Amino acid sequence: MLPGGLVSLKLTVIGTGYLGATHAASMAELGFDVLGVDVDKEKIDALGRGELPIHEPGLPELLRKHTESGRLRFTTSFEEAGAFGDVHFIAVGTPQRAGEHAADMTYVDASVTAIARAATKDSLIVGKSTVPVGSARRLKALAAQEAREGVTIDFAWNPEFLREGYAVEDTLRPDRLVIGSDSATAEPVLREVYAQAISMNTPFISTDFETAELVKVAANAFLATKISFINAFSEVTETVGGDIRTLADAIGLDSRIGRRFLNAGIGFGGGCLPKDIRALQARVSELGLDSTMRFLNEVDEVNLRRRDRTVYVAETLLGNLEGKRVAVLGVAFKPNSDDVRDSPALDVAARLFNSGADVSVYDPAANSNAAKRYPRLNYVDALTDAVNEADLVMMLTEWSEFVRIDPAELAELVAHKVMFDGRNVLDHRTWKDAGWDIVSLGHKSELLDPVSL
Ligand SMILES: NC(=O)c1ccc[n+]([C@@H]2O[C@H](COP(=O)([O-])OP(=O)(O)OC[C@H]3O[C@@H](n4cnc5c(N)ncnc54)[C@H](O)[C@@H]3O)[C@@H](O)[C@H]2O)c1
Ligand SMILES: O=c1ccn([C@@H]2O[C@H](COP(=O)(O)OP(=O)(O)O[C@H]3O[C@H](CO)[C@@H](O)[C@H](O)[C@H]3O)[C@@H](O)[C@H]2O)c(=O)[nH]1
Repeated sequence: MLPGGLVSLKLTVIGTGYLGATHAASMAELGFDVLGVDVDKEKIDALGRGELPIHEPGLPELLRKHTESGRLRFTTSFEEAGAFGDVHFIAVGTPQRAGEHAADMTYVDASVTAIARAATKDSLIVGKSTVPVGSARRLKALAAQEAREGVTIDFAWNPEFLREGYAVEDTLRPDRLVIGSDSATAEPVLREVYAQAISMNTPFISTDFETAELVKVAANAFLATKISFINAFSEVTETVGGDIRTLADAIGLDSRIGRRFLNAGIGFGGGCLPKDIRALQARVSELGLDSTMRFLNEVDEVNLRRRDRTVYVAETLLGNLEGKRVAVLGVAFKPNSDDVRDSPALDVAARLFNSGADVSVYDPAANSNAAKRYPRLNYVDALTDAVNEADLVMMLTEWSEFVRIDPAELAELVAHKVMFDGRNVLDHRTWKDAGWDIVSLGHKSELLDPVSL
């Protein structure tokens, strides 16, 4: 039996990346003793010193507070984790498999195996990573098979819906909690873990494994579809005219549709939406349902076409990219994050560089991650350095620092006053009044040819 009483539960969080580091520090904030576990020793050493290796607003403060209080510790030792934890959260990566659409389950399988073998007391393993439907049932059997003699391992799936940039807020005050299990014992333990959110009337959905796994990928597939829906209309308004922002505002006023996730621009990226829609298609195909999620191919294609169109816009505005100075503002996949996984902005910057442009990049947090992927771009530490003598300025990630730019001040620094607003967040009237040519996706421009597909 697990010990009763809220703070007597000891938690481990296995995998301490964007999701795991947030979950570990947030659980410590709720009063639990937490042990973060990772195979990356450098990461564990940094976290143990209270240093966060990623950019996530609010998380450095929580990490420092609880490494200092002693409530939050980090280790690479599964033996230590197995002796310590009553509940083990699995938060390791499930990236796209190289050359395929399917999710790579290697890390999940390895971590479940390792903790099941190491557990020296009855405990509950709770999967949080995003996985193909059917994984939880398989992993539960794997954990039971690997457990030591006399040790019982319960199993639950508890998908995570946090957004980067709001990760702490989303963890402490989630929209909903979803728990999948097939035992009577897992749910009460997770009700104890999440007692604070439950006391704030957070909906708590207790269901089977398959529903819990599918809720997660369904949510991301819906969000991706919403973005590609508005971006498909961008292709139309770029051709016939019209204003994509007004269109989004107007349909968004229908409460059945809603305005959120209808921001047209260079499209979605990150470590979640792109790989999750591909993994979902791969999984349903494996299940013999080849046609069911075929529309997600289109969602993916519309999304990737926005990047092609952005490169085309730069080529057209500059005539020829060779030797032209392009200032790229923002390479993170979204603002308030240093994450460049599948970042549309970084992809575009690299393609312009490969076509001969002289690309200067400034991002408030993502320069160093971007430099690990594309070391040959010219990364600078200030916006003013990036735009110096630029022939074209491209705002590709809508950090507030960029949204607030004064076009008159910027005009003093550039060689040519040409702005590409990749996220449809700038006030075009103000920019035009300051003497700029400003172009964005979703608007017809006399400077560009219509979309042709
Ligand atoms: N990033 C998000 O916003 C977010 C939100 C919800 C769900 N998710 C899902 O959560 C999972 C993790 O995503 P992430 O963005 O945190 O990834 P990440 O790459 O930032 O972190 C994964 C961590 O797991 C560690 N790891 C790998 N193998 C391990 C093992 N055998 N034992 C212990 N640690 C191991 C890695 O070293 C890394 O630190 C993915 O399935 C993702 O789809 C992510
Ligand atoms: O109207 C919009 C909204 C978003 N985006 C882009 O879509 C991507 C994803 O944005 P967002 O969903 O806010 O970021 P993530 O942090 O990746 O969060 C998503 O992926 C996580 C991991 O699965 C989930 O937990 C979250 O609920 C889900 O929103 C980014 O590139 C955004 O720029 C748009 O282009 N237009």
